[in-house]
Amino acid sequence: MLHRGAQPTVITPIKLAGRQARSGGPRLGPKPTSEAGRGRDLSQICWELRTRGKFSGLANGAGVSEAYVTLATNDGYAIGALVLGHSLRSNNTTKDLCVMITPSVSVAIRSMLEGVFSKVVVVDVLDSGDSAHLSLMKRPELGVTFTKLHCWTLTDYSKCVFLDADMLCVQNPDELFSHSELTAVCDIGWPDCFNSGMFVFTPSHDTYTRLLQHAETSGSFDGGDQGLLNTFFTNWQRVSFVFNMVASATYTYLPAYKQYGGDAKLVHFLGSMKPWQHRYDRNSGSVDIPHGYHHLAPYLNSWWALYMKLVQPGVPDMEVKECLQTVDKEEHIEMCDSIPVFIEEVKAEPSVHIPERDDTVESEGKDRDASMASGGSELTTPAESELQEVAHQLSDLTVREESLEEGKARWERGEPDYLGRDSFENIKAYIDSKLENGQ
Ligand SMILES: O=c1ccn([C@@H]2O[C@H](COP(=O)(O)OP(=O)(O)O[C@H]3O[C@H](CO)[C@@H](O)[C@H](O)[C@H]3O)[C@@H](O)[C@H]2O)c(=O)[nH]1
Ligand SMILES: [Mn+2]
Repeated sequence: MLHRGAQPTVITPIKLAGRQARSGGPRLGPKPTSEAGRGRDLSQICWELRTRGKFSGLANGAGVSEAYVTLATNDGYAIGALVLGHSLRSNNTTKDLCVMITPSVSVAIRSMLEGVFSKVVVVDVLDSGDSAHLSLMKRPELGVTFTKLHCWTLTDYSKCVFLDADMLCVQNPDELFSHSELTAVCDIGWPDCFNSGMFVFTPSHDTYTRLLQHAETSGSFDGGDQGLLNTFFTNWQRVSFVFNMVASATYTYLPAYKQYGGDAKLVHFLGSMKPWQHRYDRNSGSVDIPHGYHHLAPYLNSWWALYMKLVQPGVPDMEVKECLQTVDKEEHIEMCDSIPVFIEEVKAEPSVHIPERDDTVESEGKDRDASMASGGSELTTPAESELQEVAHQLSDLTVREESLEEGKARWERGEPDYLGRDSFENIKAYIDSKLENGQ
């Protein structure tokens, strides 16, 4: 990625999905490879994407636009971003969703990202003329770090919350936007530092430039963005751990998890093993939890449940599936040995809430026209219909009364209901009750 020489690669928009192209509106050109494309800056491109995108914060009439921003430099992290985006929408966020990607993300996955995110912005740190490139030449190890820093150039937004692509939203975290730059959560390794998986920031070209200068002069003490950002934003403000709950921490301090874990809003799969790298058994609907990862089981299962319902159906049969591991029942799956008992004493409540979609936002797009032209309902676009269908399936899962015996038998048949009675909330409630009883 860092060895393309002096190619005039710039931050470029991706081609919009066919729906927008068919709508008759002006089309964005292809990725600029000539001089013509070099003059366009990111804010201009974002403006174009916003005014033509499917979702738009401005369309809500707020006058200002706030967004969650994430980053993916390959298909694995892009799958993470898709699940994150769905989990935010499922929890009824009122904010825009923006994802920054690099050209190495496959075209098929880009198109899926367009279905979930208001803006898909292609960034390339190899821009031959800008300061990021100059700094990179001196400090090539900061490549991905610089890609993350591009979020400060999203100046169409008045305020943003950056989220790592390896995070999952389990409750609405929109209150984060009442905080100012830089707000974050303590790192679990060195709590004087903040963890850079989630931070509230204000896009600004000036801040971006100063960050690059800081990177060049001071570098990053850990080689990544966290080490850089912590020495730049020394007066950061702390918010609760529930806004960046590192999943592994639940294991190290179980009583605190018992006390506060139910308030978690954003779960972070920090570390080398990401959710999409775990093995998943399609038949049993459970994740193969490796030794040492059992405490992550409820979150991994929630992540995979969301992935299987809302993302996997759209993933094409292509190389991207290599970054996901699914297995058939015949293969040996080592289950978390304590999970099957959770089927007892659980309440039926979904862990994933499919929102009523905001018609005001949707009406900005031309999807409605396409839907009506094809005989669809006046009030639903194809995407909305799809979501409503999923919502129905989910509600079917949860309204059905099931006896304890039936639930147990279903589990033993290898058919856990991770979106219903075997959901994360219910599993956690079970853990809580056991802890309360001192078991
Ligand atoms: O090849 C990569 C690597 C990272 N990312 C993006 O950068 C984020 C950070 O990387 P990640 O693998 O999630 O790092 P963590 O395991 O979370 O480790 C910590 O250390 C990183 C480097 O300082 C910080 O970026 C993280 O926020 C911090 O939690 C990811 O979520 C992605 O959004 C990519 O797109 N491609
Ligand atoms: Mn992370």
